[in-house]
Amino acid sequence: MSHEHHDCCAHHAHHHELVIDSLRVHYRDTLALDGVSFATSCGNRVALVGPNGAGKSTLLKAIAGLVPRTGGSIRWRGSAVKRWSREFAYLPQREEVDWSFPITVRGLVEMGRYPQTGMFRRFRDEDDAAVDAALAALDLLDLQKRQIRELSGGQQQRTFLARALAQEAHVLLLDEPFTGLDRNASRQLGDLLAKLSHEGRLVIASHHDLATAPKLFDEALLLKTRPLAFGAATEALSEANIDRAFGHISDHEDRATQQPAVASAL
Ligand SMILES: Nc1ncnc2c1ncn2[C@@H]1O[C@H](COP(=O)(O)OP(=O)(O)OP(=O)(O)O)[C@@H](O)[C@H]1O
Repeated sequence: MSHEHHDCCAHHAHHHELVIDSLRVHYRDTLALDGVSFATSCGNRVALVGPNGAGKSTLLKAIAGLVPRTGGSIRWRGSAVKRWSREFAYLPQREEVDWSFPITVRGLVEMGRYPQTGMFRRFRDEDDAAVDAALAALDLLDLQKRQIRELSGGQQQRTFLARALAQEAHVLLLDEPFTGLDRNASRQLGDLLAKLSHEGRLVIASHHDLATAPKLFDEALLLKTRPLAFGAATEALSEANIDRAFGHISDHEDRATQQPAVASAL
């Protein structure tokens, strides 16, 4: 199994590895996603952009196999994605995590090995080595004994990314990873996502800040229940497309003071 990790992407550069076709997701009577189709490959960073309730989190969870589809298909490297698999790591929004849960940084990163070891099997040397490598990659070795409630926001994000690395996930599904980070932590996370994608992982993240999206991501999917645009981030996030997603600003309001990114963050 582990050889796949090193194979990932390099030999498949000309194929789209993640192919989403006509995806539809309902929550009881709410249509959260409809007709979502796009395809992308490892080595890319894809931003999911759209107003509140557009379905960004739902799309991340659907790709991770955490919410059921009501239509369409998700294929990863030629096979249908039906339920959660080790190759996908989903990082929840920070407010969805119970940070008071008593677990150390190392303990959380070790959870990334459970799919391999089973919860009750002893860790082998290779599991410890994978955890050490993930902690080192995210500069968390000095913090490994710390409780997760004692971390800053940026350190919390890094701990979850380390868990994804320990899991040997190929696809990182991140729910608003930049929210709440200061400038330095944002820059550090931006560099890290660039590095992870250059190593051949596929990064897909919901992102609220329209100003930084083209710099932090290669591609963007503009979403409002249905896909409005998909492609290179600068093109998908053109002003005309943004207007379609976030709604036109009334003539009576001062355009210059209306920032869609700000409005959607409120
Ligand atoms: N567990 C749920 N049960 C019922 N409806 C839900 C559930 N989760 C999300 N929804 C609804 O599905 C739609 C899409 O929600 P989703 O959280 O995916 O949007 P989002 O783009 O991530 O929004 P935000 O920017 O506010 O985080 C919304 O109408 C939301 O109210």
